[in-house]
Amino acid sequence: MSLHSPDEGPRAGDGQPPAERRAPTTATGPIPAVYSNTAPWASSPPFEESPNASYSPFVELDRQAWARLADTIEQPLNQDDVDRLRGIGEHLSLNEVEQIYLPLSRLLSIYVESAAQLRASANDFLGEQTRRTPFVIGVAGSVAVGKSTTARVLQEMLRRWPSTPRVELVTTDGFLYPNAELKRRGIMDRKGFPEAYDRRALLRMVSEVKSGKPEVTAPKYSHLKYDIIPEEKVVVRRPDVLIVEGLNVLQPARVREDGTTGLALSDFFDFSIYVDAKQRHIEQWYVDRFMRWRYGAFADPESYFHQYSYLTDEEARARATDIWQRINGPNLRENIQPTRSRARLVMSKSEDHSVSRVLLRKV
Ligand SMILES: Nc1ncnc2c1ncn2[C@@H]1O[C@H](COP(=O)(O)OP(=O)(O)O)[C@@H](O)[C@H]1O
Ligand SMILES: CC(C)(COP(=O)(O)O)[C@@H](O)C(=O)NCCC(=O)O
Repeated sequence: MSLHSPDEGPRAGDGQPPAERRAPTTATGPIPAVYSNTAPWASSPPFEESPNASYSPFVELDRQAWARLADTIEQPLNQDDVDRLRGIGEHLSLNEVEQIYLPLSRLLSIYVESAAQLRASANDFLGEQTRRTPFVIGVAGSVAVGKSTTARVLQEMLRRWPSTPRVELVTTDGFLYPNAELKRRGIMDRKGFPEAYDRRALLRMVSEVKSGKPEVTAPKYSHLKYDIIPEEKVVVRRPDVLIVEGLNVLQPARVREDGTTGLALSDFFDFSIYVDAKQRHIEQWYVDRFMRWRYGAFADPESYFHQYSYLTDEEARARATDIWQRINGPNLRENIQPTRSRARLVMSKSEDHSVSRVLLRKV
C-alpha cells in the first residue's frame, strides 16, 4: 500500500508533486513531497547538509488521502459488528469508522504481520524458537480527546483481521493510586498527572505481557466510584494484540537521582498512537461529556459525582470548566502534549471529532 497525498497524483513517472507543493531541491535531489513541514511539533531537520531542507520524521496524509485507503480494503463489518460499534458511542459515526479506523486497523495489521516476519527471520538467524508475544499498541492523548473511543473501535476492527483475532485492552487508570493513598500523598487533585500512578506496577505489567507471561493481571478503576475497585481485576491472557490506553503512556523514562534512566512504558510498545485536537475543542468535549454524565452515571446514587446531579446546568458547566482548568488542561500542557512527537502515528481531530489528518512516522 502506498501512502501519498491525493494532490500528488499517482506515483508514476517522475513522482513530482504539483509545483505549488513541490518540495525544495537539495544537492542530493528533491525531498519527497509527502513530508510534513507544517507540523509544529516535528523535530528540527535532522540533517545538516542543506539549510533549506525541511525534513520531518513523519509522513503526513490529509483526510481525503487517508480515507481513500478505505477503498482498497474490503468492508469487513457485518450487522453485529455495526451494532457493537454503535454501543461504543452514540456519537461515533459509522462513516468515520469506515473511512478512518478501517484503514488504521489495516495499517496496524501490516505492522503486526511484519513483526511476525521479523521474529521468524531473527529466530532463523539466532537458531532460536522464541514464541510470539502480544503486539502492544499504546494509545495516548488528553482526557476527553477520544482515546477510549479510539482504543475500543480499534479493538473491534483489529479482531476482524486474520492475524489478530484476540485483542485485549487495558486502561492505565487501573494504575492510579487508590484515593486513600492519593490523599495520604496530598495529591488527590492530581489524578491523571504522572505522579498519581503506580508507574512501576504499570511498567511491570506491560513488561510481563511483552515477555510472554501466560496470564497477567491489572487493577481496575471505576469512574462511577472514582476509585480503584480492589475486588476486581483485568486479566490479560496472551492476546495477539494488547492495547494500552492512557494519558501518560508515552512519557519518557524518569531520570534517577544518579542521573541514569530506567525503562519507559513505550519501550515495550510495538506501535503507538497519539490522539490530538485543539485544546479548546477538547475542553468543550470534556464539558459536554460531563453534562451528559449528569443525566447518566451521576444520577446513580452510588456515583462519587452524584452530588453534581443536583446542580443547575449553569453550575454544572462551571464545575466542569473549573476541573478542566485546574487539572486536565494543565496536565495536557505540562505532561501529555510534550509526548506527542514520540508517537508512531498522530491522528488530529477537528471540532466535530472527525479526523482531519494523520501523521505516520517514516520507517
Ligand atoms: N470519533 C468520535 N466521534 C464522536 N464522538 C466522539 C468520538 N470520539 C470520542 N467522542 C466523544 O468525545 C468524548 C470523549 O471521548 P472518550 O473516548 O471518552 O475520551 P477519553 O477516553 O480520551 O477521555 C465522549 O463524549 C465521546 O463520546
Ligand atoms: C481517570 C483519569 C485520570 C484518566 O486516566 P487514564 O486511564 O487516562 O490513565 C481521568 O479521566 C480523571 O478522572 N481525571 C481526574 C479529573 C477529572 O475528573 O476529569
